[in-house]
Amino acid sequence: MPDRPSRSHGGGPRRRSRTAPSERTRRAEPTRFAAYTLLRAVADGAYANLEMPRILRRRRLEGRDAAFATELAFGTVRWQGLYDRIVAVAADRPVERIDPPVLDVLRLGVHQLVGMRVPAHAAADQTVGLARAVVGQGASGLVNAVLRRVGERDLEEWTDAVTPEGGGVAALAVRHSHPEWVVTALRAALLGHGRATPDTVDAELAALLAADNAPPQVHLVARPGLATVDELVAAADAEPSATSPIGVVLRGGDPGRVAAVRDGRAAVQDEGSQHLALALAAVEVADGLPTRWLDLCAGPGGKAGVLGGLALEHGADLTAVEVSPHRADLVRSSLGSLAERAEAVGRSVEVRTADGRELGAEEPGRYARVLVDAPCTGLGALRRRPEARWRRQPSDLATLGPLQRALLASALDAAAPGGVVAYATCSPHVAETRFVVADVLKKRDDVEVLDARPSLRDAHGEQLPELGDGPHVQLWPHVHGTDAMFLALLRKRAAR
Ligand SMILES: C[S@@+](CC[C@H](N)C(=O)[O-])C[C@H]1O[C@@H](n2cnc3c(N)ncnc32)[C@H](O)[C@@H]1O
Repeated sequence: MPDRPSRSHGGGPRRRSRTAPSERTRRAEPTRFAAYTLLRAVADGAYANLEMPRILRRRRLEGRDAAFATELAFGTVRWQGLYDRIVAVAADRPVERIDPPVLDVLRLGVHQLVGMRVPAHAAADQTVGLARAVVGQGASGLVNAVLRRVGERDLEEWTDAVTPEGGGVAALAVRHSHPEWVVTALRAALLGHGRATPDTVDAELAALLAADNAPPQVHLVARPGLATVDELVAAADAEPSATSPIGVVLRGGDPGRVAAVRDGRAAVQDEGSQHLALALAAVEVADGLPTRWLDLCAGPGGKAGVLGGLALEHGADLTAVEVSPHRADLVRSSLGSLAERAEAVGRSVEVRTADGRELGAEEPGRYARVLVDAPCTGLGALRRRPEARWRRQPSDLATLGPLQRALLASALDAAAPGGVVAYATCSPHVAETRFVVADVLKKRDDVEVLDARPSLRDAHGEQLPELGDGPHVQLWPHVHGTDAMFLALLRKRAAR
C-alpha cells in the first residue's frame, strides 16, 4: 500500500469537500505543479530521479515542500497501475480514452486522496486548481467529478474493488502496482535464486513487491581514500550504515549540499552497489598479477568511484570503459577527484569511450580484477526508478541477453590468469544472472566459480546475512534493504 508521509499541505482531519467547484482555487499550487511537471516529463521519456531535482531547483522548492512534491510525483508514478484502474471505474471509461495530461492530473489527485494523508478537501481543491491551470476549465469539471467519486472509498476498498478475483500473479500485479510480466519474473527469480520455495514464494513475492513501493532511503558512499564515513556523518544529517563499511544513511537533506558529494569524494549510491565493488576488491589473488583493474561497463561511474579508490589503495590503476560517449563523460566528471588523487600517488585512472565487447580481444590477460556491471532490465532497482517498471518490456531481455554474454566473455578474456571477474546486474531476473554465467562458462574451461558470499561483509566485518546457498549472491530489497543486485565472482584459472 502507498506509504503515508506526514500530514502537510492541507493537514487536519480527512473529510469530503463541501466547497463548490467554482469557489475553489484557480491556480496551481507549486508542489502539485512540480509533481505534474515531473509526470509530463516522464511521459516524454525523462528519468524521474534525474528530472525531479532539476524541477525542484527551477521551482525553488526546498525542505518539506520538496519532500511533498517528490513523494506526490514518485508515489503517483509507482502506483500508476493501480490508480489507472481506480480512475477507469470512477470516470466510467477506459483510461486510454482520457487525454494523457488530464489522466496525469487525475493520477495525482488519486494519490493524494488514497495514498497520502492529504485531506479530501485539500486534495480535490488543489487538484482541480491544477487542472484549471494546466488543462483548462473544461477538463477541470471531469477532474472534479472523478475525484469526488474516488473520495467515496478508501485505498483498501478501492484496491479490493479493482483487483481481479482468483488471486495469483494478476491480483498481485494490481495490488502492488507492477506489470504482470514483472511480477512473474520476480516470482521466478525468488525461486530460481533459492530465496523461496513453492510454499513460501507467495509471501516472499508480496514482501518484495511491497519493498519496491517503499520510498528508499538515500545512501551515500565515502569513496575509499577520498572521504571517510566519519567525515560524512559530521557533514550531513546522516548515520553510519550498519550494512556497508563505506556507507552512510542520510536521515534528511539534499545530498547535493554535502561538500564531499559536490567535489566527487563521496556519492549517492545504494549499499548493494557498494558491496559489489568491495567484494571484487576483497577476493584474494596471487602475487605478481598486473597492477591494473578494469570496469568494463562504467557509466555513469558509481561503482568505478569505489573500485578506483580501492585500486589505488592496492597500488593498482583503473581503466573505466563505457560505450556511450555521453555516459563516458559522466564517468570522467564523476572520477575527477579520483584521477587527481591517482596522479598524486603516481597511478592512473583512465576513462575510455569504447565497446567493452572488444576489449578482451584487444587486451587479453591484462587485468587483475574486472567488473562487468552489465546493462540490464534494472528490475532490482524499481524502488529507486519509479517509472522503470512501466517502461521496461519483456522483449528487452532478447537484446540484453547476447550483450551480457559477450561482455562477460570479453571480461574473462581481459582478465589475467589468476585474476578475478565480477559479473553483476541490478536485476534478479534469472535470464540476466544465473543463465548468463552458466551459458558463458559452458563454452570455457579456464574459469573457476568462487563462493561470492564470504566477500560481502558488513560494517563490523561480519558476512552479510541471508546470502543463501551460494556460490553466487542475490541481494533483495525486502531482506537486505539494498537494491536486488546479483553478483558472481569468477576466477580465471592460471595457465596450466
Ligand atoms: C548497469 S550500467 C553500469 C553502472 C555503473 N557500473 C555504475 O555503477 O554507475 C551499464 C552500463 O554499460 C554501458 N554499456 C552498454 N553496452 C556496453 C558495451 N558494449 N561496452 C561498454 N559499456 C556498455 C551502458 O551504457 C551503461 O552505462
